[in-house]
Amino acid sequence: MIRFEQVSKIYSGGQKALTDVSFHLRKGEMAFLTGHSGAGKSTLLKLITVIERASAGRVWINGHDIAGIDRGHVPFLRREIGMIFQNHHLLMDRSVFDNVALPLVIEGFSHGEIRKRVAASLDMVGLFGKERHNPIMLSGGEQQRVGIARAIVNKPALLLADEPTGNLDPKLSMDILRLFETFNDAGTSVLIATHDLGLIARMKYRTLTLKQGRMLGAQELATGGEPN
Ligand SMILES: Nc1ncnc2c1ncn2[C@@H]1O[C@H](COP(=O)(O)OP(=O)(O)OP(=O)(O)O)[C@@H](O)[C@H]1O
Repeated sequence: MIRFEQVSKIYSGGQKALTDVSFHLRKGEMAFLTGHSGAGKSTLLKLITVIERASAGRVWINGHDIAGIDRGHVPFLRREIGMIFQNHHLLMDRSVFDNVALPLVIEGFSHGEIRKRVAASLDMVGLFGKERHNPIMLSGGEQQRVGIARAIVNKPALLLADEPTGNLDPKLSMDILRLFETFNDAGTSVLIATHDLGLIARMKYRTLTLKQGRMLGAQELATGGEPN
């Protein structure tokens, strides 16, 4: 689902963020991405979503080689990816329904389909019945769930989360992780960037660790076959 081969990223100011990073997240796998502040976690996620581009090396997402992907194809790639942020980037003056519906509105889905899919997503994250609320009326944990519902509403093959539990207490953090597990059980690949080593220790998933832009430990590289 995600394959990096000797990927480096140097920002235009000369800041080295990633050096020779290679790893493979298989289809249907869930894993953590960890490392100290500045280790390169957000940069790695930005390369996957083509917010930034690699300076060297190759990146495949769901079988697409995205090294030279042109601008016109980026929105198609992003449809396959659900992105969850620490501060969830919700529109506070719009309803929960409008926030979750946004990706479908952009894609031009019919009203009927939007209603159906938003209801299903809110149900999955335990927010059924809160469509008409504004996010400001919800708790931090509920707001994070709205962000998750928005990320899954167009049924992406891959979920990326950047510090999704950063503002939540341990109980709520665990609830959010369990939610990711249910999506993973349904076949979605999940990569979660987090500082929260306590949370990682309580789960059984593979951990990819970045240190000063380099990937530590067992790096899994392709030994033949089609990248997926
Ligand atoms: N747009 C940018 N321009 C220049 N340098 C950048 C940019 N974004 C990140 N960096 C640098 O790249 C390195 C990696 O940053 P990145 O944000 O990927 O780390 P991180 O592991 O996500 O950190 P944190 O956990 O604090 O969010 C840092 O040295 C950072 O200062």
